[in-house]
Amino acid sequence: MTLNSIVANFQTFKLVDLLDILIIAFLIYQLLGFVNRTRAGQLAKGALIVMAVYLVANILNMRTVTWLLNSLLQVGLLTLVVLFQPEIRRALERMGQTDQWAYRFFNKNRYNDTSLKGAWRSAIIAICDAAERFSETKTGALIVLERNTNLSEIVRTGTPVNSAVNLEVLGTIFYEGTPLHDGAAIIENGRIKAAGCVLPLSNNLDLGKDMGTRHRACLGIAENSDAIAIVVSEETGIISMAKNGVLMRHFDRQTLYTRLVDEMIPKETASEKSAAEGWKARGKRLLNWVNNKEEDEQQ
Ligand SMILES: Nc1ncnc2c1ncn2[C@@H]1O[C@H](COP(=O)(O)OP(=O)(O)OP(=O)(O)O)[C@@H](O)[C@H]1O
Repeated sequence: MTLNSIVANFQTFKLVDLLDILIIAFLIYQLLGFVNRTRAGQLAKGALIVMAVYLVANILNMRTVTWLLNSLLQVGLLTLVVLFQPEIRRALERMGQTDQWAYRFFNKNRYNDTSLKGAWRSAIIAICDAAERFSETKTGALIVLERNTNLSEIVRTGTPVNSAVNLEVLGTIFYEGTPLHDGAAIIENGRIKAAGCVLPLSNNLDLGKDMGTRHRACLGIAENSDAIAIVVSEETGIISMAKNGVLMRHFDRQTLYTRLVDEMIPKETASEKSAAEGWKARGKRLLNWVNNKEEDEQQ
C-alpha cells in the first residue's frame, strides 16, 4: 500500500466509516468482556487455542492435524452457539438494560472497586460473626462472595434478597426450617443479592467421604468462577473456604477474617498511596497557610 493510496483512503473517509469503526470496537470490547467474565468464557478461550493450532498447522502444511481440526471447526460454530445458548440469550436480554451498559463501561473490575471497600469490610465482619455462630450451633451454611465472574446465572436460581449483610439476616436465611436455608447466599458488591441459590457441583474425586453436596457445591462454584465460597458443616461445624477449585478447611473467626480481607479488599497500589498522601500533604500545607494568615492578621 503506497502513501498515496493511504492518503486517498483518508480523503474518502466519511462520518459513517467512523461510526462503523466505533460499532466494531464496541462489539470487540463487549466480546472480550464476555469472554473474561462468564463461565462460558473459559470455553471460548479453549476454542481460541484450537483455532490458533489450526492456523499454525495450516501454515506448516500438517495435513492430518489440519484435516482433523477442519472437520472439528466445521461443526465448531454450531457447537459454540449450542453450548453458549444460555449466555448468548442473557447477553441479548441485557443489551436492552441501559443501566447495565453504563455499569459495564465504568466498572471494569467490580470487586476491585475501591468505593466498595467499606461495604465489603462490614460484610466480611458480619460473615465471620455468622460463620462462628453457625459453627458453634452446627448450622449448615453456604455463602458465595462474587468477584469478577458474573454470577447472575446462579442468582437467577434463587430468591432475590438485596439486603445489607448482617448477622441477623444471615442467621435468618440459614435458620433451619426457613425456605431459604437450602442452597447458597450470594454476596455481590458487599450486599446479599440472593439466597437459596443452586450451585454447580464439583466432580472432584479427592473430596473426603465426610463431605457431601454442600461441600461439593462450595467447591463447584470455586471451580467454575473466581468467586470465594464459604461453607459451614451442619455435621461437624467446620468452617471451610473454596477458591480457584481448592477447598481449604478448619478456619476460625480470625483466620477467616484475615483471609477474606486479603481476598476481597484490594490493597492500595503504591501510586494510589502516594497520590492519596500527596493530597493529604497538600491539604495540610493549605491548612497551615490559612492558620498562619489568620495569626498574621490578628497581630
Ligand atoms: N447444588 C447445590 N447448591 C447449593 N446448595 C446445595 C446444593 N446441593 C446441596 N446443597 C445444600 O447442601 C445441603 C445438603 O448437605 P449435605 O449434608 O449433603 O452436604 P455436606 O457437605 O455433608 O454438608 P454438612 O457437613 O453440612 O452435612 C442441602 O440441604 C442444601 O442446602
